Formats: sequence, C-alpha cells, structure tokens
Amino acid sequence: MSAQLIDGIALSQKLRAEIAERAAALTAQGRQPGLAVILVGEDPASQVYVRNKVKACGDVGIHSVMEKYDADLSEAALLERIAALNADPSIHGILVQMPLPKHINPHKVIEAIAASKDVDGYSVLSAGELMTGLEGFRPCTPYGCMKLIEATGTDLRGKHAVVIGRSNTVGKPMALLLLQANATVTICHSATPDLGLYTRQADVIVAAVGRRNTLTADMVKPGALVIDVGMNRDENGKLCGDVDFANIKEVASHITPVPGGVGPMTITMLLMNTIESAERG
Ligand SMILES: Nc1nc(=O)c2c([nH]1)NC[C@@H]1CN(c3ccc(C(=O)N[C@@H](CCC(=O)O)C(=O)O)cc3)C=[N+]21
Repeated sequence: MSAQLIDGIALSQKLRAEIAERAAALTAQGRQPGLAVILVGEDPASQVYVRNKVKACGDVGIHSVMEKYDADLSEAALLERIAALNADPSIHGILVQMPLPKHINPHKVIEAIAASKDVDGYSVLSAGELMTGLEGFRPCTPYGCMKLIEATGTDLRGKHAVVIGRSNTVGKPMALLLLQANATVTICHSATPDLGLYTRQADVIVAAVGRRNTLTADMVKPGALVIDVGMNRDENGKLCGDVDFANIKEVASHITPVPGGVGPMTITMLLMNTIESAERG
C-alpha cells in the first residue's frame, strides 16, 4: 500500500474533544447545546444513522432529543413539530433525517426549520450563504470532506479538484467549498461521457455517486488524493464506497476508507454546527 490512509475516526476523535470542551463551557453558563433529530418511518439504514448521531451527542455533552414517527405521519403534523422545536430555546439544531416518505415534501420541511437551527445546512438560505461566501451552516458531509483534505496538509490553491456527483447535499456544495479554497473545480455526473478523461487530470477526486467501483485505479493520476463519500454494499453485504479502494490505494497519495472515513466526519460536523449554533445563542 503506497497511499496514506486519511483516518476519519481519528480526526473525528480530535475534533470531538474540542467540541466537548466548547459544549462544557456552554453548559457551565446554563446554555447546554441541544440537537433534535426527527426520523419518520422505519428505514433500517436511517435508524442506524440516527442512533449514531444521538450517541455522538451524548459523547460530547450535547443534549439530544430523538423523535420517531410512523411512516404515515402527515406533513402538517411534521411541520407542527418543527414549529414547536423552532420555538424551543433548549434546541439549537434540528435535523430531519432524509429520505422522507413520498407523501411529505422535503423542501417544505427543510424550509420550515428556523434558519438559525439548520445545522444540516440544507436550506435555500444556507445554500445561498455558501454560494455567496457568507457565514452560515455548511452541509455536514462536504464540510467533513474539507476537514479530511486539510488534515493531509494539502494546499488546494491552484489544484485541479474533480467532484463526481451533483447532489444538493454533497456534490454541489463540495464543489463550492473546493472553489472557495482556490481549487480549479470540475463537476462530473451521470451524463459525463468519459469520466476518466477528467479524473486522470485531477489532483483531488471526491466521489459522491452512490455506485461502487465508479472510480478505478486506471482513472487516477499517481499521487492524487481520493475522498470516497459512497455508502454502498458489495455482493457480500459489506459496506463499501464508490471507489475501488484495494487498487487505488496503490496509486493515490492519500485515500479515505469506507467505513471510517467520511461517515464519521459527517456526524462530527453536525456536532460542530450544533455547537456553533448554540454559541451564537
Ligand atoms: N437530514 C439528513 N442529514 C444527514 O446528514 C443524512 C441524512 N439526512 N440522511 C442520510 C445521510 C447519510 N448519513 C451518514 C452519516 C454517517 C454515516 C456513518 O457514520 N458511516 C459509518 C459507518 C456506519 C455503518 O456501519 O453503517 C462510516 O462510514 O464509518 C453514514 C451516513 C447522513 N445523512
């Protein structure tokens, strides 16, 4: 193995220790940070993620409230719960786990969350703040990816970064964060005819597609840095990312593992956004 592993668990531990100190300072002033997590329906993956988020809060001294509802919860009832949490001074962040059941409009739900509590960074306002370079909540997954890149000591200025994927939660905000760090950014997606043509020119590749083996070793320039946002299952049901880790690690300079890379950092940045929200008061 020639590539250096970028360890999302180790970096999370370091950042979570800092978060715990900030949480303790707020708690000592009678302002303990609070996060509400809402889960609608019984999707098993969502149950695991939500449980992990609640556990992470407990570990750093953030008060958390988990609300679970049946899949037939009405949109109106969900909006009512959000309004109550918006008005609750003990809650500084509200996260509604995605995806929602089909009868609920996710845009309506996200926009119902008070801007000051949008710790997922999913609202139109948060997206606009990111686009404009204003202060605001950054979406947790791309924010975590930036911290992972930073941890390698890589200066992104003038580097060519290729983002694969254009989702509102990962690909698009990732491209904007890389741009803000002065990288030259290319966004590739499902309609890109020859993905390798772009990735072979990349100093940094962020794969956020949701399909395993999207990036193979022949598509990676020697010495490139590879961030794998994918969360897929292989034929044995084992968790794997979007990149062919076993072969790319022989070519890349740095690479994130799955699990243990981006996933834990997503939760860490959620905790960070919640602390920042509580500090703003
Ligand atoms: N409103 C909302 N906000 C989200 O941030 C959000 C969401 N909805 N819906 C689903 C996605 C997915 N997501 C993950 C977070 C952590 C891991 C994670 O910790 N993964 C572990 C492995 C976990 C396992 O073993 O299954 C790892 O990569 O090491 C994974 C996925 C947050 N999401």
